[in-house]
Amino acid sequence: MDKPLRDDFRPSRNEACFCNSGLRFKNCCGSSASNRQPPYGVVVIENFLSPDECQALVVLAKTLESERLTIVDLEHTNEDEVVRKVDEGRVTERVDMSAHQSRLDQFVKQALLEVVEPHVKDKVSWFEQPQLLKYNPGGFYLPHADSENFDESSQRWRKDLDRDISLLLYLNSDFEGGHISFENFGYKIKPKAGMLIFFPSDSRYLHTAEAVTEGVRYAIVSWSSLLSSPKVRRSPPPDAISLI
Ligand SMILES: O=C(O)CCC(=O)C(=O)O
Ligand SMILES: [Fe+2]
Repeated sequence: MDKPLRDDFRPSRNEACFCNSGLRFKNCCGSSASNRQPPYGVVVIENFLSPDECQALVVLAKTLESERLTIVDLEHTNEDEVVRKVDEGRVTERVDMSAHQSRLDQFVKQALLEVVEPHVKDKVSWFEQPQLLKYNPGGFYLPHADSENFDESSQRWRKDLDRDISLLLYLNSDFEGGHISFENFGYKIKPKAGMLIFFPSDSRYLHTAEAVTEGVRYAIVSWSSLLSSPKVRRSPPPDAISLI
């Protein structure tokens, strides 16, 4: 299967902004003004979830088990055994929502149908099973792209996963630190309870969940594949939820 490659996105401050506004990058998506808008492609919607909906999920999450997220350890995985390891770039727990998964699925589906599809003018083929993330004090996620990995040999980004849109629903505000930042645009925002954020999953939109310094930060995350985008894998992830 074709795995498209993308050049590293390094706009210079003086060049024409990639969003075709006609402005320079430094005065547009790369602005350093304190009252700037999110860069092109990043959509922030406050109060998408009501305070009651957020509160109910946080109260529930506090009664449930959570475990540190791990990744597949390719060095030690063989045909008989898949070995997982903690990811040094990510100190995040996942709340075990198994008995309540449909509540997360509903919220994400609603966001995709009501907001994301009209915005991107496309249909979502499927979305990956939403996860409820929990960042304790000290928790973070270093800069990463959700769909692409940097290929050292070609010095370009390779699309490895069929993710086009990354979506976050934030459930609480009572923590310190924990901004989400988009390094290529010098843009960061403090999540608030009820806030919906979505953006393209590719490496232009490299992002970081900055360390939480006080309190606990809760977020729902899911990734969607759009109908019009060519697929790089043979099939959707096994837990994906189809929308077509
Ligand atoms: O927690 C966040 O704000 C971002 C999480 C994230 O980027 C991810 O799970 O891929
Ligand atoms: Fe991410």
